[in-house]
Amino acid sequence: MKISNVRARVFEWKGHTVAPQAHFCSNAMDELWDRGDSMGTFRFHGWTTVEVETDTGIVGLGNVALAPRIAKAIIDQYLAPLVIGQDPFDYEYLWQRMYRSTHAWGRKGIGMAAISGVDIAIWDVMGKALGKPVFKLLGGRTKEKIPCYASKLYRTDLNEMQREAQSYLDQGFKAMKMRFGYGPRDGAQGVRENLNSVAAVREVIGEDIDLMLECYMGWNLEYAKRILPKLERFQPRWLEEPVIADDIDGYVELNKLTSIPISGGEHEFTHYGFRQLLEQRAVSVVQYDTNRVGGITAARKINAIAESFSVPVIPHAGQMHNYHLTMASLASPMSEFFPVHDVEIGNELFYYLFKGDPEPVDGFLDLDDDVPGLGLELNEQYFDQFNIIE
Ligand SMILES: O=C(O)[C@H](O)[C@H](O)[C@@H](O)CO
Ligand SMILES: [Mg+2]
Repeated sequence: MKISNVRARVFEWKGHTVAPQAHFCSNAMDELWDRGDSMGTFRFHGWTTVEVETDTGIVGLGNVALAPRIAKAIIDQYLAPLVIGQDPFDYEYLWQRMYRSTHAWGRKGIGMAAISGVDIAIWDVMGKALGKPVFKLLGGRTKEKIPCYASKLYRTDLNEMQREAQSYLDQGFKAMKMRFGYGPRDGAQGVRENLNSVAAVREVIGEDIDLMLECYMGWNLEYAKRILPKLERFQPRWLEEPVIADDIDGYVELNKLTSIPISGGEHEFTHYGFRQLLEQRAVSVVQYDTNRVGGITAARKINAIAESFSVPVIPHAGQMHNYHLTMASLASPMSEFFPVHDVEIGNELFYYLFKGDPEPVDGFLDLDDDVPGLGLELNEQYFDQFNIIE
């Protein structure tokens, strides 16, 4: 079997989107004076699909959610020529070929995200060729079902957040993640707003539901050191991305500061990046996204490293390319799940682009032992809601 073609397409959403709101989600842009729609650059309203075709008629499906048009250009110009004509089962060699040939500019960021999309498609090819789900190629079923947490609760009116939290309880979720809306530029009043929002959600869900707190790189070390002790009383399961991804020393200091585990990794790349985070005890939860970090080939190596450090892996986003790794690793106790399909931040686009993603039941997801590959197809039903770039 040889790879005969690689087809990268960009899907840009032109359907309804939820209008941005101020203080919706703290983020890395908040430190800058031009407040505006600070989350604007962190909306995923476009996606790149990657179809790896073989000379035996198999088509593997991968995806990239960052900088879609750039990802497509990288795949078309640099990565496709490296894998066409090759045996997809030589996936380690092909990963190294893509990684090393683009090493000058592609070892992190959009270069590695593009490699991830091709790699995910190659694993889909292998599963389909063998008639096995990808997780059976990675270690098999380590869980009867995958526990998942509802991940939304962006900062809105506190009553609205309480209604939303209650709706996740009603759906059977045993864990949920909320977002902060304030950071260093909002002073003591912003600290109070942040504390009030956590208190409001805790009031609804009680003490027996896991609550995770998302900062999305929107704070800095000084602010985080001030507010973390005030958050301990809410006993969050973790506090996520308090500082920018390059402030690894900041992560290390915060991860030791209080009883609150610090999580991160959705903006880190390759097993080399995670070795650094783990050796420095920078994070207590690893949260790579397989469509960014280096695909399944890199993610499985990170799972092994994390397991040796006894640090759990709970990938960013959920979605099928992550679920297979979570199912196949004892180091991965649960998945993230985006419970709402209205296109807001854009994480939800996955549901319009692909079909096959499992729906949670009572806070659990399951994968099918008998569906080969990733179990995803393109959802042509919504193609008219996208501007498609071939
Ligand atoms: O952890 C997450 O789900 C990500 O940080 C979100 O995708 C991001 O949009 C901020 O909520
Ligand atoms: Mg996050």
